[in-house]
Amino acid sequence: MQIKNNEMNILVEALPYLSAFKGKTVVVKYGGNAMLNDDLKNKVLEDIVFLRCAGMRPVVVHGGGPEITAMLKAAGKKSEFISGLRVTDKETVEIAELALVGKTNTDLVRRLNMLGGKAIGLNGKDAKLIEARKHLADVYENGQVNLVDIGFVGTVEKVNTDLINLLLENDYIPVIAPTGIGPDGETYNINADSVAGEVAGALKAEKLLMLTDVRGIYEDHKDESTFLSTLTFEKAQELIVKGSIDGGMIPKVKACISALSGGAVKTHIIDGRQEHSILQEIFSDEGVGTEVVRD
Ligand SMILES: Nc1ncnc2c1ncn2[C@@H]1O[C@H](COP(=O)(O)OP(=O)(O)O)[C@@H](O)[C@H]1O
Ligand SMILES: CC(=O)N[C@@H](CCC(=O)OP(=O)(O)O)C(=O)O
Repeated sequence: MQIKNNEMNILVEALPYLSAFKGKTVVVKYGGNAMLNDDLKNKVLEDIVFLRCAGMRPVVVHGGGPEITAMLKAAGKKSEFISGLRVTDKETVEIAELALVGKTNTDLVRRLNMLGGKAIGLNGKDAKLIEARKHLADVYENGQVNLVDIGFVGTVEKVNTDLINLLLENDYIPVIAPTGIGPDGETYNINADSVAGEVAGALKAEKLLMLTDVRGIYEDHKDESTFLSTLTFEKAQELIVKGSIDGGMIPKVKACISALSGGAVKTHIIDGRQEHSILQEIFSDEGVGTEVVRD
């Protein structure tokens, strides 16, 4: 392959961004519906390998909700969600771990390595990477909030960043499955968006990029003309209470808020269905998607 003369400009135009982002940590949350198509999957992973080759420090946190649902179905189990979180009994947490760690994580690692990256798979139990405790779901009823036990679902207590930093310093791409280890060694199933937010905050990442299956946040998500290129904490809270941001978008917005509160510099919700959206976000002044910013 040869880069044509008229394409050289693109490389030169990227120069200021390459130099600004060299050595910077970029956490990419990849999952859900943006991960279902194989061709698109490779495009997303190419972008991640590109970042590493350009001297950035990408870290991948992945989901795999649809994969867990499919494996549960094959085992004759129904999936039930409360406040966007999977109700996770003992058998479900075992199947979720098989899907996330055994299937999705190894598949992403294999693909990244075939594309020239040095990817290494991790989950919350590796060197106690993600210490977790039981999470109780918030359920709103008649204006009151009730806390509901949904089984082996965890909240991140602590991210042990030493292992991640050790790998980044040695040019590896850490690929993290969203499981956690409890104080008694129990396994927790954790929402991947929350893990990404906590990891980005703990690493003080330059950017958290949350890939999803829409352009970004809409003030009214039935009306594309209400797309928001920036969203403050205050506005996010208002839209969540009003119900304009709902379902799977809530943990994404909350992850951005927790990342910024933890020390991450910038957070963006971008369209994972659009080819090379990661590169477009990093290598342009305008960016793509919705940036979540402090008030
Ligand atoms: N205000 C909003 N703006 C955009 N999307 C929203 C909004 N509120 C809810 N959504 C929904 O959130 C979905 C993304 O969440 P989810 O399906 O869990 O993501 P993923 O599968 O990418 O992890 C979108 O497809 C959209 O239907
Ligand atoms: C507690 C909880 O709900 N955990 C999620 C973990 C996977 C996930 O978050 O995957 P996506 O990013 O693909 O949605 C689940 O069981 O589906």
